[in-house]
Amino acid sequence: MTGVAYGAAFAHWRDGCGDGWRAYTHHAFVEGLERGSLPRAAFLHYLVQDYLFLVHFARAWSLGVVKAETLDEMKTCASTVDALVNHEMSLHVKICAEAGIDEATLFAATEEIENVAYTRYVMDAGLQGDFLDLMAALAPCCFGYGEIGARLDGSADAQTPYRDWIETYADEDYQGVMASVGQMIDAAVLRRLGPDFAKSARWPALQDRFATATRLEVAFWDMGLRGA
Ligand SMILES: Cc1ncc(CO)c(N)n1
Repeated sequence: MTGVAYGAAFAHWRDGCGDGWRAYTHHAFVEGLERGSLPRAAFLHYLVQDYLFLVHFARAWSLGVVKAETLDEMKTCASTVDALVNHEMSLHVKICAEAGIDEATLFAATEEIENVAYTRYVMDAGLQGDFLDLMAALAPCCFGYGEIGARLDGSADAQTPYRDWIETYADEDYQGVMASVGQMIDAAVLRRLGPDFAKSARWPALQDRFATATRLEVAFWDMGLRGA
């Protein structure tokens, strides 16, 4: 566990995942980024898939605007869509361009099944359920990369070629968006479930959504390691 705090709901969900959270945030792929030992081909394979992931992830955050009940929820969801499509994806476009992969090729790439499973699971959580179901499924992506970025910023090998990736997530812009997402989710949980939210009848189902999305993150790293 790191010192990054993204709110009370997240802390409950993370601790309710048991070893699953560590399997995600300390995955061999993450260690490869940290030490610089990750093969470039595996990184690029992951990055192309992650570009496609972010396209669908932005769609899911846009569904948050649709399912929101307050203007504050709408604002946070809209800012997150902006951060994804106008900022985070620039990293993918830049690194892939340097490797000779242009953006049209990225957009048209074939999705790996782990990518399809994850992104459509999140979208379905939001379509079938309400705003909280959607947030529980979106939370591991946001806060996991936030934790990884913050940790690796201090621990990564000075020689790692993945410094630009690490900095994207350690950056105060990304961390700032994640802090506001954490506050918004806490307020959304309080509004719908009350202060004893973790004892509410709905909590186990939300915990299950978070745990499933966390397992899908592990599968996404596995897919990256497997390579093209
Ligand atoms: C698979 C995955 N999870 C989370 C993030 C963070 O946005 C990302 N870029 N990719």
